[in-house]
Parts: sequence; C-alpha cells; structure tokens
Amino acid sequence: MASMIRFGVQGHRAGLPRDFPSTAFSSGSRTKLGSGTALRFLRAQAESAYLRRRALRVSCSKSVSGIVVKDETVRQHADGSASGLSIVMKFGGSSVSTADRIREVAELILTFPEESPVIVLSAMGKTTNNLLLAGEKAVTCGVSNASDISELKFVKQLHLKTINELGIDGSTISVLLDELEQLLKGIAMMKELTPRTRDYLVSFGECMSTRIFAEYLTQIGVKARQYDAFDIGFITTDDFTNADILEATFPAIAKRLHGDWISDPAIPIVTGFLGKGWKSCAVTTLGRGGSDLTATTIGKALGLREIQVWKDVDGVLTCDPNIYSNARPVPFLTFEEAAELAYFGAQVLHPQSMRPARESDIPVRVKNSYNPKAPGTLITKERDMSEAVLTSIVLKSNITMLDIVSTRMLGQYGFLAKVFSIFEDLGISVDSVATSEVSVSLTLDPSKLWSRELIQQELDHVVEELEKIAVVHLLQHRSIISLIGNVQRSSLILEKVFNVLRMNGVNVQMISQGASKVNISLVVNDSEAKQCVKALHSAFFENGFISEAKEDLHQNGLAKSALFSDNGY
Ligand SMILES: Nc1ncnc2c1ncn2[C@@H]1O[C@H](COP(=O)(O)OP(=O)(O)O)[C@@H](O)[C@H]1O
Ligand SMILES: N[C@@H](CC(=O)OP(=O)(O)O)C(=O)O
Repeated sequence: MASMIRFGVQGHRAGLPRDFPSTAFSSGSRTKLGSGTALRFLRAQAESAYLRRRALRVSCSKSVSGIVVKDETVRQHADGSASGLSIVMKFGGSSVSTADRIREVAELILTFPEESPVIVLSAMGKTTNNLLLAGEKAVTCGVSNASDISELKFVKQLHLKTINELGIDGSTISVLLDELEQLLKGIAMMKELTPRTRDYLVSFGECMSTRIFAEYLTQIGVKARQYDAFDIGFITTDDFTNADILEATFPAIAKRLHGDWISDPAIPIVTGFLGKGWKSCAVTTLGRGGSDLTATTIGKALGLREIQVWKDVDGVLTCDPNIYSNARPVPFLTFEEAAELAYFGAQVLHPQSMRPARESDIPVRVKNSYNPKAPGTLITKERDMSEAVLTSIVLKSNITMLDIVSTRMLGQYGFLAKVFSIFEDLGISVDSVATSEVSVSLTLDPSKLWSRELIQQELDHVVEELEKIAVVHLLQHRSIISLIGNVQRSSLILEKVFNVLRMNGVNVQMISQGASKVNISLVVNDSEAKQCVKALHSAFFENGFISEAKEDLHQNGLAKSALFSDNGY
C-alpha cells in the first residue's frame, strides 16, 4: 500500500530545511495516475504546507523585523487563506458515478498541485433518486420484502462494485449499507415516510461517496479526511427536504476545517447537500442539487479564492441541452444572472447557491469534469454588459398560473395587498407577476416542494381563499420561458421574441419584466414551450442576430465607442 504524504514529520534530506516534510509515494500503488502528476502534486503540497507553517511561526516570533508579516498572516487567517485551503471543488453525481470516474476526478484534483482544495461531493450517479424510490416502495412493500427492493439492490451493487474496483477497504461502506437496509425495513414496518426520514434516507448517498473518495485518495498516497457536513457545523432550519443554511454555519465550519488543516493538513472531503436541523438536530437536506450550495457556503466561510462546480456539461449553456442540442456555453455571467437562471429552472445550478458567493464576492467557475480543458463559465459580481443582449433561455414547465380579477370596482385600494397576504398566510411564494389595478396574473413557485409540483389540495385552498375577493381562473400545464440577458435592451429582445413567436403561431399568456434587470419571463402552454425555446435559440444564437444587435446598438448611438467581439453574449 502506498504510504501517505505526512506533513510535519521529522527528517532531513539534502537541500531541504530540517523540518521540511518527507514525501513518500509508493511506486507500487494501484493508482492509474501518472506518477509524475501525483508526485508534482504531493511535492507542491508539502512545499506550500512547509511555507505556511513557517509563515505562521514567523508571524508569532518576537524577532520578526516589522509588523507587516504578522498583520498579513492575521489577515490571511481571518479570510481562511492562511489555512492554505485555497479553492473549493464540487463534483456532482455525474462526475463520480463509477470507479473510473472517481479515479479521473482524483487525477483532476491532483493536476492542480498549487491548490489546496476542499472537495465537496454529491452521491454517486443517480443514487439520490434510487434512495427516494426505495423509500417510496418501502412504505407499501411489507417488511419481509424490503431487502428485495430493486433500487436498494442497485445502490448496494454500485457501491460494492466501486469499492472492489478501486481496491479500497469497504468495511465502513458495508456498515452503512446494512444500516440503509435496516432503515428501509423500519419504513416498511411503519408504513410511513416522513420528510425527516426521507432526508436521513438520502443522506446515505453522500455519506458513502465521500468515504469512498477519501479512502481512495488515502490509498494512492494523498492524505484526505472525510467530513459529514451535519457533524462539522452545517446548521440549517428544520425544513426537511429543503432546509436553509443558518448564519451560524459560517464560523462553525471555518473553525473546524481551518483548525483541522492547521493541526494536521489533509484534503477535506465534505458531503454535499446535507445539514443538521438547529432544533431537531436531525439530518436535513438543502433541496435537490444542494451540493452546489454546500460548496459556495464553504467558499464564503473560508474566504476562498474560487469556487468550482464540476458538472457533465461545458459550463452554463445558452439553454438546457436536453431541450436543444445546439446549446452552447456561456463564458461569463454575473451572480444575478446565474441566480435568476437557476431560480427560473436551469437545473445546472441550485437556486440558492449564488447567495454565499455573491455575499463574499468569490468567483464561481462552472466546469466540465468530462472535458476539463473547456473554459467553462465564470460567474462574478460584474461583467462587461456593453455587448450583452440575450445570455440564456430557461424553461420551467408544468407551472400553475392564476388570473385573479377583483370583484370590486375600479379605484379600490388594497386589492393587491389582500391577494398577496393570502399567499403569505398559505406559505406559497409567487414566481412572476403582471398586474393592473383590478387584476393580477401570477405564476406559483413550486420549488419549495420536493416534488416541484404544487399538490392539488394546496391549490384548491388558494383558490377558495382568493374567491372571497375575486374571480379566479386557475390555469395549469403552463410553462415559463425566461430570457436571461440585458434587459436594458428589452425592446430589441422583445421585438425579436414576438416575431419568432408569431411565426410559430404562439400566443404569450403573460409577460413580466422584473425589477432584476436581467430577466424577461413569458408564459405559454406547456405543449408549445419546447418548440418556442428551440425557435428562440435559433433566432438569438444561431442566425446572425448578434450582428443585428451590434448594428442596432450603433444606430441608436447607445454605445458608439463599444468594441464588439464575435462573441455576442
Ligand atoms: N442552461 C443549462 N446549462 C447547462 N446545463 C443545463 C442547463 N439547463 C439544464 N441543464 C442540465 O443540468 C445538468 C447539470 O446539472 P446537474 O445534473 O445538477 O449536475 P451535477 O449533478 O453534475 O451537479 C446538465 O447535464 C444539463 O442536462
Ligand atoms: N445528491 C443530491 C445533491 C446534489 O447536489 O446532487 P447533484 O450535484 O448530482 O445535482 C441530489 O441528487 O439532489
């Protein structure tokens, strides 16, 4: 077995200071990594750890000439970088779906020897979906059949096969798999799957993937330490299945990760998606895709240089590639644009994930773990908008829309206030709104619910309440097409949009240009939505629209001096 990199061990080698760590990397390791890459990484890690320890010692020493060094070190401490942890790299389920993928991700991390990353992992492949299905089946299958649930078998087989192929000790995973089976039997016995149990159930996915990855790194000679987010200070609300991170999380995780690294440096491997409810002390989850939020939270807590989220696509794309394969990468986005995009349905980022990054102004890079050379998307506070027109088109389907018309006469004040107080009382939030004095059209936000669909009972209740003050039309099976871009140029965008939609025989049922300045939303029928997205994509990104937009900009004298590139985003 390969020996580990050990920081701070005694030993003196030629040309190095007495306290320089000895770095060992066994040539007999089972790893497929190029030994050059791994050695470079290990050596750079050892060097930077040595320099860091030295800097810390210097800052504490009375004989230091000048306080600058000390101040600098203290500042670095405050923003986390003195710990040497410089970036956070999050890998989603698709990036760690098999043993081969885990090897490739390990190699990818080691190709950045100058970085000391915190790693955040999601569950392997489709494990979360399988665990959820297994839980649903357990409710009705009976205790004696729980062990035979096909999704449980699949999850077991995937993890055992991975351990086997990586050649790591699987004892901790076997224990977790046994616990998982026991849990499903418990659900079968109770014939009930509460949101709290659901969260505990899905947590097995991340708990297993991170243990496997940490053990694999250890085996190839890279010192790593696994962390369960709920044990290191990820404190959340008790909204099971969709918990919010509380402020106390930031100092808690900084203290833990920073402290451990200083006393015994090892790459932290943290479970994405999970937290601990502040009242219940039970495991919570941050909503589907929540590992992105784990990564940005760690980035903010430690004041890291960059947050990287590694996916299976070349960054944020001009539209969902599953809808239209001509989608292409968007090189730059602002936090605001990325947040709107995520909120309005682009699966690529968790809706809340931009908040910690924006608050701490840490750039987020979306990269492809299958194609690391692709530049990806860089998300920052500001970007040059002089050339920007449309950036991305997002589709959110199966939306419910309400047309609400006041039964009172014109001039009645307080109508909108009443409408929104009903939504507040029922705990339902609203996506897009268009209003007149006596009517309001709005779409309901389904994102707070696990299934992402409002249940009929809730809808009936909303309508019942609203009908006390208005005539209400409930319109289901609608889609919101969100146009993320430079709303300063909305006339140009809308001219094109309405041309395209008219040519395709589509009527827009609601339009909303929000205060955000980056988003115009259109509501159309579900049945027409995908076709609209394709047509809009072709018109904006494929058929010379960018040249038209440049021409328009010149003619209108909005930015005569702006220099245009061929890239029209
Ligand atoms: N605008 C978009 N840009 C990029 N990917 C998108 C977009 N809209 C939807 N997607 C989908 O999001 C997927 C990546 O997000 P996700 O599955 O959450 O990644 P991971 O599990 O690796 O974190 C892509 O494979 C793609 O199918
Ligand atoms: N495993 C969780 C959390 C997550 O973030 O996953 P991913 O990074 O694969 O989207 C989920 O499937 O929701």
